[in-house]
Amino acid sequence: MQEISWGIAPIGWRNDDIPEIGAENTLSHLLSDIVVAGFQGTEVGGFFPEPEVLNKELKLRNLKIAGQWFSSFIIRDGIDKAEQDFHEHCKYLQAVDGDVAVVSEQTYSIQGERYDVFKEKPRFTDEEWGILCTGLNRLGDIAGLYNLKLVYHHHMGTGVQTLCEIDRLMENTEKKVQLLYDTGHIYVSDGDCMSLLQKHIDRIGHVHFKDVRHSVLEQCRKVGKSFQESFLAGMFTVPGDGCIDFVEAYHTLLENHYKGWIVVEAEQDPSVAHPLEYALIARKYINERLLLVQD
Ligand SMILES: O=C1C[C@@H](O)[C@H](O)[C@@H](O)C1=O
Ligand SMILES: [Co+2]
Repeated sequence: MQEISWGIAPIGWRNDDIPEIGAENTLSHLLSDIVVAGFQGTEVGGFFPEPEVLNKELKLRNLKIAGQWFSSFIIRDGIDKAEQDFHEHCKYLQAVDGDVAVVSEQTYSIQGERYDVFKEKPRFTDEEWGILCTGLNRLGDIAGLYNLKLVYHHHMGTGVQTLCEIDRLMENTEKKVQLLYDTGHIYVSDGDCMSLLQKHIDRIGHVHFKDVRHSVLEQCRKVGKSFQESFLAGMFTVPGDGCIDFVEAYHTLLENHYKGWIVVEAEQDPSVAHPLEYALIARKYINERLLLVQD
């Protein structure tokens, strides 16, 4: 793998958490838009087909799969059940030649619920933290069997959201549990995305570049919107269109010899934010501000 591969997630076209939005966007449409926008790959969306069909569509466009989201319920269902489900997940990822298994613990998550995501996030007990970290170490071993990296996705509205919670997760898991650094989630949670990057740079195995519209964030916080209401209101956008300084984050990754994917990921309502238009905005920003490519 080259040092850094650039991808864009299907979430701007279709959203697994709200399947009705963007339902008209087919796999061919999405993949062809990704080629037009000049990205090298994507992540697996919930509507993606079986490996043989997907592999053919990817090959025709010279695209690659970076990884796929896995909702773990280690605390709710126990480690053995999570292991069984994770094996299936890894088999699929291996069959589509993916690199990372993106894990997010969804026990008590409110990311799909109508609660105020700014005030009502869950918190794990000490006992639950112990179960979660033990379970993640076990899933890390399983990922290794399939030649995959397990990367943990900190997420708004979950028990692993703030920098303090991420610190605890990193301290109590082994190196086989790496971290997915999502700029948008940590910015919305803590108002800063550099502290996490600097603190855990050695454990970062995957990156989501998600930008935030600060004024929309503040409005959503003020009225106590849920996670879904917030992104439908336009809280997230592509890099270069919001308030995050990706130059600083990108240089920190380079200075620390980060190798792997950087995936642009901006959930918006595709009927409001044209997915290809926003993919092109992201690519232009990456070329001009991060890669310093001249037209
Ligand atoms: O990586 C992600 C996957 C989505 O399912 C999630 O809700 C989104 O916010 C995200 O960052
Ligand atoms: Co993400």
